Amino acid sequence: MTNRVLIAPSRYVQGKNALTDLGNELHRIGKSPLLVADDVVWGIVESTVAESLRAANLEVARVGFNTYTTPEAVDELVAKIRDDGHDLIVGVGGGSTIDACKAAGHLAGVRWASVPTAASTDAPTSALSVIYNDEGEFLEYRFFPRNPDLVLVDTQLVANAPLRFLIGGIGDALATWLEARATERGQGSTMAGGRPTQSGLALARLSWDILHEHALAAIDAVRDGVVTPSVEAVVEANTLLSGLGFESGGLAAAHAIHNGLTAAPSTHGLTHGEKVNIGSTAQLILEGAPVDEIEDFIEFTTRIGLPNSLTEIGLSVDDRDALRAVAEAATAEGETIHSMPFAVTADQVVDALIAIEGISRRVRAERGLPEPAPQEEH
Ligand SMILES: NC(=O)c1ccc[n+]([C@@H]2O[C@H](COP(=O)([O-])OP(=O)(O)OC[C@H]3O[C@@H](n4cnc5c(N)ncnc54)[C@H](O)[C@@H]3O)[C@@H](O)[C@H]2O)c1
Ligand SMILES: [Zn+2]
Repeated sequence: MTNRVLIAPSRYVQGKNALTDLGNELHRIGKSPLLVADDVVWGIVESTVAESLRAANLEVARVGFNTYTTPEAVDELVAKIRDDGHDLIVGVGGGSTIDACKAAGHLAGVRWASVPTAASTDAPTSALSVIYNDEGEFLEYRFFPRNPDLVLVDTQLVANAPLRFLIGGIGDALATWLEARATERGQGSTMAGGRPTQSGLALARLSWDILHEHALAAIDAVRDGVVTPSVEAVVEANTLLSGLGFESGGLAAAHAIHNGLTAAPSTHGLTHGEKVNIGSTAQLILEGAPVDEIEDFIEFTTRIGLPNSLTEIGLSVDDRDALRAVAEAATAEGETIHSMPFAVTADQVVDALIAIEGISRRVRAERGLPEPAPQEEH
């Protein structure tokens, strides 16, 4: 029988204004950090980061970052680390920047740290990166022997970030329990390279429970840019619990369908977590989950502001060719959909994707929620 495996970052730090501690925290793991942040993020964090690093006697060296985590973007960072002699790379921003830094740190043989400035994904904690081409289509997962040495999240930054990022992170984190549960029911292994551990499953479940209790209240708070206990709970669920839960609990259909959706140009304006939520809704249908559970999931995610219909991702039930392309990509060899407790074909995925439209429309009508509308690009 395959071993059960749990992996985790070495140190997780979360709190309001935690960014002021970044210098001290980095000083524990490196002497010459390379910070990677795009211009938007750097504009927000530069003064705090610079002051904190200088107080810890660390130099402030920063490079920018563009849209996607491509092989070329990773290689450029590796060259920068080598040319300038850095011993640590620090991804400051969203999941794309952080993934590029993990991949570059691994290739360059230095340590890496994650400083998420939005609670938009569980990328900061994991020991893997998701690599895309220039068009934003999924290429591959890259796995590393270690998780980040440090994950530092400033909850005030998260509360100041556009609300859509927190909502995306909630979508990413809700999938965690659904996929871990499916992996445990089947024979699949996790991204950590073993069977799910009880701890991985429990953390995935805790993330789900926290979100059902606190997500709506956290959204209210972040709309006004304030940090409350609900915001703290949701940031931890989105970032740490979801990260540990997916890596050591298992990914299944939801993320495979997300990866398939990246092949559909109409979804490119959506966040990671929004696409994942389409995958979660389709997974529930695919696995024949109890109807109550499916309907409650649709109601809850609609209230959160996550898409759960084709209309919201720019597709319709008549887009058979596009849906087939998504389903073919989602069921490619090696995809996590094969961790489901039964064999899944592309036909089944097409049917599940078509089915989400009708059920989403009916549940919304029955429960007094607005009908699905195409989401605005961002
Ligand atoms: N490796 C993993 O385990 C893992 C897990 C989940 C997702 N991912 C990856 O993460 C990526 C998606 O990450 P994402 O959803 O964070 O998006 P992103 O990183 O692609 O984009 C984030 C955007 O938000 C902006 N931003 C960040 N913080 C901000 C702030 N405080 N205020 C204003 N703007 C801010 C950035 O400038 C950037 O434009 C995908 O590539 C996905 O595959 C990886
Ligand atoms: Zn994800």
